[in-house]
Amino acid sequence: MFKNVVGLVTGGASGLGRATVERLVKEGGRVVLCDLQSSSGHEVEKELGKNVIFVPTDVASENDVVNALQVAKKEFGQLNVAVNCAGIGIAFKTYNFNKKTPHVLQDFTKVLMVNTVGTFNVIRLTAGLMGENEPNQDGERGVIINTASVAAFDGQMGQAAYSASKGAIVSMTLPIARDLADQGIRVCTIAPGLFDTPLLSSLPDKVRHFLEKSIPFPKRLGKPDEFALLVQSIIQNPLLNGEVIRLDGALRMQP
Ligand SMILES: NC(=O)C1=CN([C@@H]2O[C@H](COP(=O)(O)OP(=O)(O)OC[C@H]3O[C@@H](n4cnc5c(N)ncnc54)[C@H](O)[C@@H]3O)[C@@H](O)[C@H]2O)C=CC1
Ligand SMILES: C[C@]12CCC(=O)C=C1CC[C@@H]1[C@@H]2[C@@H](O)C[C@@]2(C)[C@H]1CC[C@]2(O)C(=O)C=O
Repeated sequence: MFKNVVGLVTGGASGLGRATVERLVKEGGRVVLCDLQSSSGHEVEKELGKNVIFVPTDVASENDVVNALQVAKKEFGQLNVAVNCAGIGIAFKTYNFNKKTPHVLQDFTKVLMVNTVGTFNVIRLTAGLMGENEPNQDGERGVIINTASVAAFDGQMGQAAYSASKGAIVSMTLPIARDLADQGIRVCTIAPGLFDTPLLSSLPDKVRHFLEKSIPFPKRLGKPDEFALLVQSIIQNPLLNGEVIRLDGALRMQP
């Protein structure tokens, strides 16, 4: 299915990103896996074989992303798909009235730096390399897929930074799709609900059951491969562009 597809997946060493790398490779694609040096990138690379190259990358660094793109070009000859999964979260209220302390400003900017600036950094640099591709019969040169969150729409208490960072990804999807349309590069964003990744699997069973019960249907955490399956569908469907798709079993987060 993805025999001639070369993908770049950020946050590819864990959770939703890792599932995406696995699916692209299973379908015949080759992948540059971008994640932090401290991640499990080397282990994943070893496990998945020669069609995956791990390139230690901080998504917020111009040099790191340029380097990852050079590896894609040198080793695989091109880049057709970029999937932005790298992300971090924190939980602090805007003002802690017990401790009489405001949200630390650097914590807020750090989350925006990784989630929003990092995503945009990858998009802007990737677009240049994709623009070099020969267009297919539909005039398409590439597909870029971002990861927001349902917290972009119904952010909970303590999620000002996280929701702002993901809301920005939602908001920039359409203008970037418009910016890149003339080159035949599509841009979509997935807004996941609650997925069974290391973040949630470390929660006590009681909390996980509570979270599962809050989802209308199916009443369970999403499987990372269900995220990867939507990535695959977006790549395959040439009409999907400029769209944000919630993947959440109809979940609406409570305050
Ligand atoms: N798991 C869930 O329920 C949901 C996750 N999301 C979003 O999906 C994305 C993936 O989440 P998970 O797989 O659950 O998380 P995860 O923590 O399992 O994976 C995130 C990966 O991003 C990497 N990363 C962090 N900062 C980075 C940086 N500066 N540069 C490069 N890589 C960096 C981490 O090393 C890690 O491998 C995140 O953007 C998250 O906000 C959104 C909604 C729900
Ligand atoms: C904060 C939550 C929900 C309450 C709880 O007991 C434990 C949690 C830790 C993981 C959080 C939970 C929820 O806010 C949704 C997110 C933020 C989750 C981590 C990823 C998450 O599913 C997401 O990004 C949703 O948009």
